[in-house]
Amino acid sequence: MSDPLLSLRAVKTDIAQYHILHGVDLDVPRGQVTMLLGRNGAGKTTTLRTIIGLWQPHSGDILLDGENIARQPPATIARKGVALVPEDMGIFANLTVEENMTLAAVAGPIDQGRLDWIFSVFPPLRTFWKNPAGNLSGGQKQMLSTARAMIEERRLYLIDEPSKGLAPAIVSTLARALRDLKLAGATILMVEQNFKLAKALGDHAAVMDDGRIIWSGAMAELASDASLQERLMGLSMEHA
Ligand SMILES: Nc1ncnc2c1ncn2[C@@H]1O[C@H](COP(=O)(O)OP(=O)(O)OP(=O)(O)O)[C@@H](O)[C@H]1O
Repeated sequence: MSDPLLSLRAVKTDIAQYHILHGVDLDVPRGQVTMLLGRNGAGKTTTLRTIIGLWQPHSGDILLDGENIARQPPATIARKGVALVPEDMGIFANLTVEENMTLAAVAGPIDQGRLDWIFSVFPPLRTFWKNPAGNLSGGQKQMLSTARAMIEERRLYLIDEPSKGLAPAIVSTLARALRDLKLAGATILMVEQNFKLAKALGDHAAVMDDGRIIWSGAMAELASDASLQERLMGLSMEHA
């Protein structure tokens, strides 16, 4: 792969006494969407958290545009333009939607053009702008969490299972927003168990098992090969 934005080289992460990542090698090409797939417990969330510094790898390199960011604190990595949409959404329930968005805009005041774009893809955020985020529905909270990452142009978006537990109509709304982000040229590394969404958005796929990348290649290649899916993930994308 030519000149990836992000490269992980032999990244090993322990959580307490447990070895979770056993040497992750992963390239994330710039301006494209890479799907991180794999069985439950394979280490996908741990990989995203390690990239942004919430877990410190005990060895290996994480190169962002050639700079080694491994073992830097999360705030430093975030300031370099890496945003995480966490699995548990990570919004401030007692703050309004507006306050949540204002805090997410770390480079300065919110850009009105960007906010208008966000309102067009996530209309409930305009409706509930002055309301506490804790009062939003589950789907609206996911919209807010995603919008907090989108409020500024980031170098890299890390998105952890955005469709988890959401109704199909909300998943479609999220899919449209993420497609917009992709069309704007964003570099995205995304964990997603909803294979329809993964197939629709992904350019590349990397499959994890037991703390390692066991396959990487074009999403279209994985999506068209049921026996490969079965071998790598123990299930087929058509029937998941
Ligand atoms: N805080 C923690 N303490 C101990 N073990 C943990 C912790 N967080 C994750 N693990 C373990 O690390 C392994 C990888 O978890 P991780 O959440 O990265 O997997 P995943 O591929 O994202 O799975 P899922 O799809 O279930 O979220 C699992 O065995 C999990 O039990």
